[in-house]
Amino acid sequence: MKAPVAVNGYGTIGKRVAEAIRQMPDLELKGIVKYTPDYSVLVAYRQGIPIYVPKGKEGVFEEVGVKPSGTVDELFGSVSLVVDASPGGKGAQNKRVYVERGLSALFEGGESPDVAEVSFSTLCNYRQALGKKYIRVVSCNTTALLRLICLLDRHIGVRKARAVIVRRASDPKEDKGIVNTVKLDPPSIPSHHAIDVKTVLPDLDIETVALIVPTTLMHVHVVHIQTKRSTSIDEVVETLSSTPRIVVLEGAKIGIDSTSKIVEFARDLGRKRYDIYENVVWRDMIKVNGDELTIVQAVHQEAIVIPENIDAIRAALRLAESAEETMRVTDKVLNVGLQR
Ligand SMILES: NC(=O)C1=CN([C@@H]2O[C@H](COP(=O)(O)OP(=O)(O)OC[C@H]3O[C@@H](n4cnc5c(N)ncnc54)[C@H](O)[C@@H]3O)[C@@H](O)[C@H]2O)C=CC1
Ligand SMILES: O=C(OP(=O)(O)O)[C@H](O)COP(=O)(O)O
Repeated sequence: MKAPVAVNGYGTIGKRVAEAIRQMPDLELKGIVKYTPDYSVLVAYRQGIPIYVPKGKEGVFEEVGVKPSGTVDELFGSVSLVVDASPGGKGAQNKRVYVERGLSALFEGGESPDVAEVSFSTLCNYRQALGKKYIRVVSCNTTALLRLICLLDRHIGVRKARAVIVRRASDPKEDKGIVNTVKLDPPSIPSHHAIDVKTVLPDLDIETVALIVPTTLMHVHVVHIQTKRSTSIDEVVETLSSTPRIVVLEGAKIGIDSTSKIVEFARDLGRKRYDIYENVVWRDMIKVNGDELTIVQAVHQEAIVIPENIDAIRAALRLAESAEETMRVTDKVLNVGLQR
């Protein structure tokens, strides 16, 4: 039997998580919650996704041609877990309902860490999340940093990490953002990313600085790591390539030297919405000097946390006992790492 799951908050992250759930052999998307009828609910309805709305709001949806499958109460009565992908801070408010109903819930990176029992990264602490009722999947930049750091730590050893995070200003669908400036985010050190990494790796020595630039496509990280022993570029590439969640691109050889070209590459490969689930590391931008390692990676903010959301559902519901077990399924179904 498939595990019944709902998605509450159908925006950038929620719609992608919902689509991924629908593809998984062990999960069933019972429905999504919508509060107001907009273009995204019309598309979801046409795709056959069951739409649940607050009691009394059915008529507003019917006016735009969407027949709800039932009320939010009915949906929550039929699932084991809710993925809460509402805007940052709203998940904590929604949690009251999940607690009252005894439902497990996933929260996203915009929530404060204390909303959940554990902050989650598949490659770092999958087992810690096993059977937990409330799990927070850390944000996009933190997910990418943690994948890199935990993998390098397991194979080579990480003494400390420093990162400059060049953040996209807004998502492509948004009509807001900066136009002609580079903004300190925040104007102090560390940015919230180091603090967030420490919710998963409390003992790590890490500092981060973040800047916002006028782009919507991807974030870019310049990461300096001191390893516990001397390493080499070949060993670093081999380590990073051991997971499909990180792709090492021979950028210079194939002419990919910008986020716009990565996006075009993903579009040419037929990735839906150009979603890039992987950390994209430039092979030519890896530099090693004894125990000093520099890596530059690009992060597609809209997509990178989707595999981790699926893994976190499996951890909460104990559908897979190890990171390897869940990743085998998630990565194959979502084609993470461009296996096919
Ligand atoms: N957009 C991004 O690049 C990433 C976002 N996140 C995190 O994911 C979460 C969701 O962010 P986005 O998908 O970008 O937001 P979004 O604004 O695109 O989508 C949020 C959706 O929730 C709905 N909503 C509003 N109030 C609600 C409530 N009280 N209960 C349920 N739904 C409600 C909105 O109508 C909207 O459809 C946040 O915690 C964010 O920090 C994490 C990684 C990347
Ligand atoms: O999780 C994200 O960024 P973060 O890792 O910098 O917190 C997403 O890109 C959301 O960022 P936003 O808070 O600018 O919408």
